[in-house]
Order: sequence, then C-alpha cells, then structure tokens
Amino acid sequence: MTAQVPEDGTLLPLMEEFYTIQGEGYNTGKAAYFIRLGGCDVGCHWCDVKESWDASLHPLTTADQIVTNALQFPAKTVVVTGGEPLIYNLDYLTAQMKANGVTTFIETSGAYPLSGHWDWICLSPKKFKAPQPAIAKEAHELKVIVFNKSDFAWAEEYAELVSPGCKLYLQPEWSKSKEVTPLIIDYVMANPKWEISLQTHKYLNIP
Ligand SMILES: C[S@@+](CC[C@H](N)C(=O)[O-])C[C@H]1O[C@@H](n2cnc3c(N)ncnc32)[C@H](O)[C@@H]1O
Ligand SMILES: Nc1nc2[nH]cc(C(=O)O)c2c(=O)[nH]1
Ligand code: SF4
Ligand SMILES: [Mg+2]
Repeated sequence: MTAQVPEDGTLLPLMEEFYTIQGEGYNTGKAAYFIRLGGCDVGCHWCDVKESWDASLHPLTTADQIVTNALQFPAKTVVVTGGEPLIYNLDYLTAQMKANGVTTFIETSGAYPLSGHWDWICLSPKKFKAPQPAIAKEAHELKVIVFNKSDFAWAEEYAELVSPGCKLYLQPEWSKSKEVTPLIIDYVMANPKWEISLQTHKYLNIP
C-alpha cells in the first residue's frame, strides 16, 4: 500500500490540506493549517475519515510543496494528521517546517515509530492496533475516544504509561456522543485529572 512512497520522507501521500481552527484537545481554538496524509491500517470501526485509509488514492506530493502551502497562511502552526501520519518518516517535513519558523503539532494513534520534530504530540491510542511503547512518554496530550463505558478503564490503563505532565482528555465518539457525553461529564467530575475534549469543529460546521 505504501511501497511507492520513498523512505526519506520527501514525498508524502496528501489527502487534503486546509486552514481552520483546531477543534480538539489542548490546542482547541487555535488557527492552524491541517495536513491530512493518506494511509491507515489501524481500522477503528468508528473512524470519521475512512476515505483516508487507502494511501494509493492520495497523490504523492513533495514535502517542500506542503511547507510552501502552509506558509501562505497567517498562523504559522501546522497540524499533521491523517490517516496515520507516523506510517511515514516525518523528519524531513518537520525539519523544513522548523527551518521556516512553523509550530508543529501531530495527531497520531502511535501505532508506528515516532519520527519528526514536534512542538505538540497528541496521542490517541487505539485498542485495534496498540501504540509503540516508546511514544507514551513523548506525548504532551493523551486523548482517548470513548465509544462505550468500557473505555474508561482502558483510558486509565493508558494514563499509567504517559509522563506526569501529560494532559489527559476523554473525547466522545461522534456517533455515540449523545449517550457517552453524559458519562464523560460524570467521570471527569469524579476523576478531575481528566478533562473533556469535544470535536468543536463539528458543532461550528468548519472543516
Ligand atoms: C482521524 S484521526 C487521524 C490521526 C490518527 N490516525 C489518530 O487516530 O490519532 C484524528 C483524531 O480524530 C479522532 N477521531 C476519529 N474518529 C473519531 C470519531 N468518530 N469520534 C471522535 N473522535 C474521532 C482520533 O482518535 C484522533 O484523535
Ligand atoms: N478543525 C479540526 N480539528 C481537528 N483536530 C483533529 C482533527 C483531525 O482530523 O485530526 C481535526 C479536524 O479534522 N478538524
Ligand atoms: S487510527 Fe486514526 S485514521 Fe486510523 S482508523 Fe483510527 S481514527 Fe481513523
Ligand atoms: Mg477530524
């Protein structure tokens, strides 16, 4: 699926790029340029961007062009997401961004080895394909998606693995949010080391 993507990270399958407001987690509310890379084999049944999964559907684009595009916008902040962006070596892309003064954020499941230079790592671990052990200690933010009540116990297990300063978020799975949001509210009030993260862009009707 990713065989034709060179390993040096100079060419990446780009699904879409858009300038918007970060909708989720610690950086909610900040303007940022989103880069969505194609390709993911984690297989979350509730994934809200399944069109990203097949990398071969998304054109190989030079990392240099992606950086040039990002620099056209006022917020010099980029969120690299996907698909699963860590399938690819992101050292070159992020080195070019840092050389141009860009603040770099990543959204990842952690299922592939960490590469790249990041100002903020949002780790959203999945039951369907376990994160690489080394990424837990590097995460600035742990964002667990809650699909049903068994996910609280799983979130606690994962919270044991991150570093002490890591922010802890519970985010309702979108299709279940009517049912699970009240459970998350109660859980956060009883366990205040956690905070709630909502997909605010979906309420705001922005990308
Ligand atoms: C589409 S994923 C792409 C990045 C990476 N593959 C990951 O899962 O972290 C971006 C974020 O959206 C979250 N997400 C995906 N589908 C969701 C859904 N149906 N409801 C709530 N959050 C969702 C993921 O957990 C992740 O934090
Ligand atoms: N506005 C906005 N914020 C986001 N935060 C994480 C997103 C993602 O799909 O990775 C996302 C997204 O798709 N849109
Ligand atoms: S890891 Fe991310 S992109 Fe992949 S299926 Fe899960 S939510 Fe979707
Ligand atoms: Mg999204």
